[in-house]
Amino acid sequence: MRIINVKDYHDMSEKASSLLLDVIENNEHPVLGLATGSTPEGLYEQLIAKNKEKVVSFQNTTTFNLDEYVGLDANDSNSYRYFMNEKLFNHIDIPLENTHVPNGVAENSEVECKEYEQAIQNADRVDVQVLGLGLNGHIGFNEPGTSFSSRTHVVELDESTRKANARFFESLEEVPTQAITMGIDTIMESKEIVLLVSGENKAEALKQLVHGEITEDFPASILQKHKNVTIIADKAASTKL
Ligand SMILES: O=P(O)(O)OC[C@H]1O[C@](O)(CO)[C@@H](O)[C@@H]1O
Repeated sequence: MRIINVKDYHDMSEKASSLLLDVIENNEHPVLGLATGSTPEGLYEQLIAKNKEKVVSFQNTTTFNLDEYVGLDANDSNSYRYFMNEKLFNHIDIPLENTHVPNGVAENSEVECKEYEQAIQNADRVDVQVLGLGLNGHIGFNEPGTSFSSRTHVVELDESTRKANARFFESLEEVPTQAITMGIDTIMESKEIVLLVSGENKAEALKQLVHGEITEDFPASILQKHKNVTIIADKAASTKL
C-alpha cells in the first residue's frame, strides 16, 4: 500500500488527476472505475480542465461506476448517473455509450447486477479504480458484513450511510434503502486502485483501513491485500496514521 500525503483537498484532487492521466496515456483503450460522493468531485474538475486544455482525450476511454441507488433514474438529481453526467461526462469528450452506471430502475435488479458484472468482465479489466471511503469502512456501497467474495449485487443501505448521504436529499425518508454496487471481489480485480481520503471526519476510518484487522466488518480493510493500491490522503484525514 502506497500512501501519498498531501496538504489539502485541492492537492489530493490534483495528484489523483495526474495518476489517472498516466493510466490514460499508457493505454490505448483505458478502462476507468469511477466513484461518486463529495470526495472525487475535485478530481473530476481537474479532468475536465485537462480535457479542455487538450492535455487528454477520453474518446477511447470506457468507464464503470461503482454503484447506483435502487429506484432512482438518470433524470433524478440524486441518482449517481445524473451526478456523473453533471460532474464529468457532459463536460468531456467521452462517448456517453462508453460510460456505465448500474441501472437503478431496471425491472429486475438481480438481472441488472449480473449484466453489469458481465459488462465489466467483457471489458477485460479495470485499469484503475477510484474509491472514496465511507465512515463505516464501506467501499462502493459494500456495507460492513459484505462478503469479501461478493460480485455486483443489491445491498440494503446502513442507517449510518443513509444519514451521511441525507445531506443531498430533502429528508432522510427520501434516501433510498437499497443500492446496486460492484462487489468487493469485483473491485479487488482492478489492476490498480486509487483511494481518496479528505477531511478530519475520515481520520478514524483511514487509520482502521491502514492499520486495522482485515475483516468483513470493515470492508475497506481488504485493500491491504491488493498489490497496487495508492491512498492519497490530505493532512486532516491523516492525523491518526
Ligand atoms: O466522498 P463521500 O461523500 O464522503 O462519500 C464516501 C463514500 O460514500 C459513498 O458516497 C456512498 O455512501 C461512496 O460513493 C463514497 O465513496
